[in-house]
Amino acid sequence: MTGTFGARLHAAIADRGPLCVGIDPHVGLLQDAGLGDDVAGLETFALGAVEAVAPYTSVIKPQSAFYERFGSRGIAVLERVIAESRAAGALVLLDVKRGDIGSTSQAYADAYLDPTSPLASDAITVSPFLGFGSLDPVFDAARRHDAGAFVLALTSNKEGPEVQHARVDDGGTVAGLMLDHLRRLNADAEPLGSFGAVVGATIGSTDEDLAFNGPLLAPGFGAQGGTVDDVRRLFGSAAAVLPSSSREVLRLPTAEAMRDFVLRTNDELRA
Ligand SMILES: O=C(O)c1cc(=O)[nH]c(=O)n1[C@@H]1O[C@H](COP(=O)(O)O)[C@@H](O)[C@H]1O
Repeated sequence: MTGTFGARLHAAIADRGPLCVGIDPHVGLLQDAGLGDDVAGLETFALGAVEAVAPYTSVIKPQSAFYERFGSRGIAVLERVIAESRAAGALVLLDVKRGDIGSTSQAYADAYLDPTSPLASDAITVSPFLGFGSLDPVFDAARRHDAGAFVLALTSNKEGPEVQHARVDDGGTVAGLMLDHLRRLNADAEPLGSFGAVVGATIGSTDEDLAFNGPLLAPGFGAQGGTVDDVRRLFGSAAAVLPSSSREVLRLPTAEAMRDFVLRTNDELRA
């Protein structure tokens, strides 16, 4: 696939459907699968899940922490998860939620978005708590390498509103300010911008304007309670929505069950 991340994502959703599958090898999932809480268990579980779902899924989202906890050998597994997901035709959104002063954001951009890096991915998740502009090196690298970034805006966890609903100078919210910045970044992109927002499928309702020309990642779909109806109700006006589910898929007992879940859920989301 060629073109900007937004264009590739647009094509992938049209081809395979919008469901994003998280490859998050929780210790409990390894245990339930009869595997050890060690690198061998991690590798068997994570690569098995990739093999089961990546050929049918538009976006695969490995959460880095589940690999980092095994040190360099866990990161080596993450490298294979990224490579094998892409080889199966999926886009990889590496969930690392990074954010720092600009000069360090540049190093994160080099680590995850430069195609010569061993962890190079199609897109990453970023946290704007140091100010939206501190992420400019990530956005610049994304433009240079046809990659993307998803900025946390209205997260799926119950603690998020303390920060995200706080009021800023113009009377809007922090989340609204992040969405405005993203609207500006994606303004002239066709058919879809490469800079997304994270808006949980669990937030119930929102007064924020979710209509912008970039993708929305909607985690919390499944295990955290978000449903197909929530996605329809919350995101009716959005350009492209990626409901994202990790545990609900990964706890299924067989590769066939995981694959069928992905195909069925994509049908429901498209209906
Ligand atoms: O950026 C994310 O992916 C994310 C943002 C958010 O607001 N909430 C959220 O749950 N996530 C991630 O989405 C995944 C949710 O996993 P499940 O609850 O098992 O589907 C985890 O990898 C979380 O770290």
